[in-house]
Parts: sequence; structure tokens; C-alpha cells
Amino acid sequence: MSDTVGKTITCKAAVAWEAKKPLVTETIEVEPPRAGEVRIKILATGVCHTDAYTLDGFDSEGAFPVVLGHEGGGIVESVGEGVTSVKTGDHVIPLYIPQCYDCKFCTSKKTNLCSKIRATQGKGVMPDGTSRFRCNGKQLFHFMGCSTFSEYTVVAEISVSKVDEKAPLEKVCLLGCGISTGYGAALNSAGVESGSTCAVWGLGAVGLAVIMGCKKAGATRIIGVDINSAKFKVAEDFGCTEFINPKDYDKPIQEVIVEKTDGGCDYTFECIGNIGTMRAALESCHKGWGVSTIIGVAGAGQEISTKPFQLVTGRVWKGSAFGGWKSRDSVPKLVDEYMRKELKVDEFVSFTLPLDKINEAFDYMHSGKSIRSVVKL
Ligand SMILES: NC(=O)C1=CN([C@@H]2O[C@H](COP(=O)(O)OP(=O)(O)OC[C@H]3O[C@@H](n4cnc5c(N)ncnc54)[C@H](OP(=O)(O)O)[C@@H]3O)[C@@H](O)[C@H]2O)C=CC1
Ligand SMILES: N[C@@H](CCC(=O)N[C@@H](CSC=O)C(=O)NCC(=O)O)C(=O)O
Ligand SMILES: [Zn+2]
Ligand SMILES: [Zn+2]
Repeated sequence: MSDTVGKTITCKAAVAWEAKKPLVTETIEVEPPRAGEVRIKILATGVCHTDAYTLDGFDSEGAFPVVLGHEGGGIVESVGEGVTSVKTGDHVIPLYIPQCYDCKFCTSKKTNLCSKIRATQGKGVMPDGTSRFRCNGKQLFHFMGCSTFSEYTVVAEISVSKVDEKAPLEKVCLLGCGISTGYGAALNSAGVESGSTCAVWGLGAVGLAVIMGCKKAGATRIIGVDINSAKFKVAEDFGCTEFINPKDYDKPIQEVIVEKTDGGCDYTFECIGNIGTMRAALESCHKGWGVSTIIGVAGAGQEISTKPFQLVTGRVWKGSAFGGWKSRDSVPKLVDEYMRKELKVDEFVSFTLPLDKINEAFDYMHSGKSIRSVVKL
């Protein structure tokens, strides 16, 4: 048994002390897991655009100071009372959408949005209303029930998926958010069909994973839409068949796409978080049946709009969280799919950095130089 069990662990973490300021690598204290909780030694974490969105102050639930990060992989260090589904030494991926198997969302086939601990998670605390993190005498908030920008974190048992221990955690950590989200949005939420015409706004990690899902579903045309033409080459490698840069046109991009696709796309996806591109994606759908799926997360207080006639005439506007995957059931299967070389993951990793260089990962994201950066702890 590890000599840390039952004790507070002192370790390194990247702390966001306030919005719009770089993270600071600090020594923090991480309390032992309480009943129904799991303490995890995090070995690697991706940096997702949602971490940047919250750090930049756009998240209405953003609370500071906080340990951000929600795309991690690690090894269980110890478990709290009553935990049965994982044990010390298990390789795990924390989940920002848990799966309790008990709430009305978990018992419904229609959604993956487990609600068991959503209220406390949104307030940045554990299900009992308290934090396990302290730094220099101050309490730090948790983030999305994961807080993976720390060498150790504590999460609810229902927020942990056990994965194949042969899988490289510095790669499969990305299945904790971006890749699973985009892939599942195409396959589960939208239900792309063979022969479809699709268009994807935003060719970051989520958008590329949508393209991968559309290709898997047998889509014949997959149009990538991004304001950075340098993204096309990599998008092509993921299955994108055409590229459109809205900057190359002097009319609304939805008009361009409707013309190029004989009336519009069967499926469109917004992977940016911009309410203008959300509208463009909806209005690029084919009359009668086109489905537009919002994945991007818009800033606090923003609202979407279109003419209601767009919906009256058969277009469907929907959204997707974590790709619609029932998390604890699905993440281990996605890891297995990767291990069988049927799902790309390595190709998403542009940079691997140590914890004290984590701010560079945010810089690479904002400058469009990375698909994903992975921080090794
Ligand atoms: N619903 C869910 O479950 C999830 C939602 N998200 C959200 O999905 C979105 C994408 O995340 P992620 O892939 O990590 O982000 P990235 O930053 O990696 O990718 C976003 C891409 O959009 C491009 N872009 C920015 N503005 C425009 C524009 N006006 N028109 C076309 N392209 C544009 C960016 O180009 P450039 O690089 O040149 O700026 C970049 O390629 C975010 O809003 C994130 O919060 C993420 C995970 C899960
Ligand atoms: N906190 C925000 C909402 C943020 C949001 O929509 N998050 C996505 C995941 S983004 C991952 O990178 C999500 O799945 N949401 C489901 C949920 O229950 O939060 C706000 O307050 O608007
Ligand atoms: Zn994310
Ligand atoms: Zn549930």
C-alpha cells in the first residue's frame, strides 16, 4: 500500500489565480479522497479550448482561484470509503460528464447528461460542497469535476473511467474530451449516414474529430470551414474532402455552401463557439432535413438567432455535449478502438510540454499552431 494513503499530498499544480492571467505553477495540498471519491496521480493532460474559455473569463460558471484541466489520464493513488469500481493502480481517465447509472438522465437512452453531481460540479466543489485543494492557505476551486492541471486530483467515483493499462496515457488522455466529443457528435448526436454531405466549422481538435466521425459514418463530401487556410492539409488527412475559407468570399458563407451543395448540407457542425458561425452552420443545411449540431461553447450571455422559417422548413438545430457518449461505458471502448488502430489519437498531438511550460500550450492554441498540446506531469 502506498504511504500517501489517507494523507494530504503536497504536489505541483498549475493554478489560475484570476481570469485573463497566465497560470502559475505552485505547490499545492491535495486532501485524501472522502467517501465515494478517488484520488488520481495525473500523468498527462490535454489543454482544450474550454480551459482557455474559462481562463479568459467567458464561463458564467468560472470561479477563481481554480485548478483547470479536464482532459487527463492517470493512475488511481487511493480511493475513499465505499468506492468499488476502481482501485489503487488502475489506469483511468477522469470524466467531466459522469455516469451514475441511477439518475433519470442515466436511465434514459436519450442523453448522456448525468445530473447526479452537476450542481456542485458547476460551483467548483466536490459533491459534499467542499474542495480538496489548498495553496498558500487559500482554498482552490475544482473545474468540471476533473482539475487535471495538477500532479494529483480528487474526483467523484462516478467521474472515473477505467481504461486499458497498456494504453499510453499521454495520448489517450485526449479521449477525455476533444476527440471523443467531435467523433461522437457525428456518430451519436447527429447520426451522420453513409453518402451524406457534411460541413464542419472550426478545424481544431474537435472539428477534426467530427471529420473523423463523418468519414467513419461513410459521408462522401466533408467540407471544412476555417479562417486559417493552413488547417486544410491536416484536415485532409482526417478525411476532409473540400475546404472553404470564408475570407475568400464577399457574401455570407451559407450562400456559398448552399450553392456548392445543390441546396445545402445534410449535416453541419459548429466547433468554434461563435454565435455567427452557429447561424451560418444552421443556414447551410438542406431544406427539409438538414441537421446542424452545435458543439462550440459560446461566451456567457450570448444568444443564437436565425429566422424561424429556417426551422419551419425542416432544418433541425441541436447540440452535443461530450459527443453524446455515456461516459463510463464508452471511454474504455474508445481507448480500445485506438489500441486496435481504428481511431486516430496520436495525430492530434502537436506539442508535448512539461507542467511549468503549460502557458505555452495556451499560446500555441491561440496562435493556431497546435491541434492539441499535451502536458506531462
Ligand atoms: N460541447 C462539448 O462537449 C465540447 C465543446 N468544446 C468547444 O468546442 C470548441 C472547439 O474546441 P477546440 O477544438 O478545442 O478548439 P480549437 O481552438 O482547437 O479550434 C477552434 C478552431 O476554430 C477556428 N476558428 C476560430 N474562429 C473561426 C471562425 N470565425 N470561422 C472559422 N473558423 C474559426 C480556429 O482557427 P485558429 O486556430 O486560426 O484560431 C481553430 O482552428 C470550443 O468552443 C470548445 O469550448 C470542446 C470540447 C467539448
Ligand atoms: N460552463 C458553461 C458551459 C460549458 C459547457 O457547455 N461545457 C460542455 C463541455 S465543454 C468541454 O470542453 C458541456 O458538455 N456541457 C455540459 C454541462 O452539463 O456542462 C456555462 O455555464 O455556460
Ligand atoms: Zn474540453
Ligand atoms: Zn446519472
